[in-house]
Amino acid sequence: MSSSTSTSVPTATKPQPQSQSQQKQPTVLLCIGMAGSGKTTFMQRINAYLHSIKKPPYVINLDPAVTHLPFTANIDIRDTINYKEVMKQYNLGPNGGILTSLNLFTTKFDQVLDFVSKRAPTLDYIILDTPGQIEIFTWSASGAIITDALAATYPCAVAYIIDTPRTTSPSTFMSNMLYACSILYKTKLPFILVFNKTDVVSHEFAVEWMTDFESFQQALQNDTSYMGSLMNSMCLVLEEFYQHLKVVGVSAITGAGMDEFFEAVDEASKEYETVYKPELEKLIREKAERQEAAKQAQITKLMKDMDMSDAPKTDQMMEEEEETEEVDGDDGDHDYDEDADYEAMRKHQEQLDDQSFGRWLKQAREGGDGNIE
Ligand SMILES: Nc1nc2c(ncn2[C@@H]2O[C@H](COP(=O)(O)OP(=O)(O)OP(=O)(O)O)[C@@H](O)[C@H]2O)c(=O)[nH]1
Repeated sequence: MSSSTSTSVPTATKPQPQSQSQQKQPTVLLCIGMAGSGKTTFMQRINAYLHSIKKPPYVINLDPAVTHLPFTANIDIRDTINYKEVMKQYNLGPNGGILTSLNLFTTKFDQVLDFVSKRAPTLDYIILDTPGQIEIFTWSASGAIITDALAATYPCAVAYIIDTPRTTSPSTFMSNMLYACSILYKTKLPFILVFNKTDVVSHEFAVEWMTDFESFQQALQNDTSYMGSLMNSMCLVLEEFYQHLKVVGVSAITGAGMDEFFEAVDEASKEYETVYKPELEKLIREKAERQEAAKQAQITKLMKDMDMSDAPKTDQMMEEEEETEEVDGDDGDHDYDEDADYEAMRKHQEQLDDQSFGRWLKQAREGGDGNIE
C-alpha cells in the first residue's frame, strides 16, 4: 500500500517530457463510490483544482438521476437520455431506470469516444462521475464496456470514494474494503482509495488498520460475535490487497488533500503503463494469434475439401489420402465384378428369350397359323 501524505508540488503540475512520436494521452479517472460518499462534490473539487493549475479536464457525467450538477460536463448522459421517461416507458423502478438509461447510453459510447479522441491531444485528464447506486456501474455490462473501452485507449485509474465518518466502525470499514477489493479485481485497473470528508474525521485510523492488522484486531476486541471472528480472519486476507492500493485522505468541501490525490493519480498512470498496458497488449496479441490459427485451420480445411493439389499437405492429410487410394482400389475390383455379373445375366436373358421364341414358333406351326409360313 502506498499512502500519499507529502505536501510537495504535485507531480501532475510538473512538465512531462514528451517524445515527438508519442502522442500525449490524457489520464482517465473513474470516480466510483457508495451513494452519498461525495462523488459529485469530489468531481466538482477536482474539476476546480485542475482549472486552477491550468489543466482543465474533460468531464463526463454518467449519472442519469442526478438532479443538479455543480460543474459543467462536456458530455452529460442526461442530454441524451431522460431517466424519468425511461422509467415510465419501460415501467421500471428507480434502479431499473438508471440501469436502462446507462445501457441505452452505452450503445452510443463509440460516439463519446470519438468526441474524446478529438480533444485528447490537448487534455491531461478525463474525469467521469458514475451513478450513485454503485453496483449499477460496477456490476453491469454497460459499466464494464465503458471502463474497458476507455482503458483500452487511455491510461485509466479508479478513484474509489469512501465516506470516512461512516467507516469508523470495523464492520463498515471491512464491508467497504471488501467492496473496493471486488472492484479492483473486476476492473484490474490502478486503484486509489480516496477517504473523503476528512474535514469531519481524519482518515488516519483507516491507514493504521490497513498497515497494521494487529491494530484492526484490537479495534475488534470487544466484538465476540461470529462476525467479529470472521473480520479477524478477513483482515489477514486483505493484507495482500492493501498492498496494491494508493490511499489518500481528502475533503471535497475544503479542498484538502488535492495535491496528494494528484500525486497518487500520477503514480496510477505510471502503473497503468507498466502493469495494465503490457497485460492488455498480451491479451490482444493472444487473441490475434488464436484468430490467425483458426483462420489457417479453415483455409487448410477448405483447400482439402476442394482437393487442391498445390495446397500444403499435412502428415495427417497424406495418411488420409493413402487410405482413400486403398479404398478406391477396392472399388475398382468391385466394379469389375459387377460388369461380369451383368454380362452373365444378359446372356442368360438372351437364352430365355430364344427358348421362349422357339416355343411360340412351334405352337404357331402346330396350330396352323398360315401367317407364320
Ligand atoms: N463535510 C463534508 N461533506 C461532504 C464532503 N463531500 C461531500 N459531502 C457531502 O456529502 C453529501 C453527499 O455528497 P454528494 O457529492 O452528493 O455524494 P454522491 O456520492 O455524489 O451522492 P450520490 O450521487 O447520491 O451517490 C452532500 O451533502 C455533500 O455536501 C466533504 O468532503 N466533507
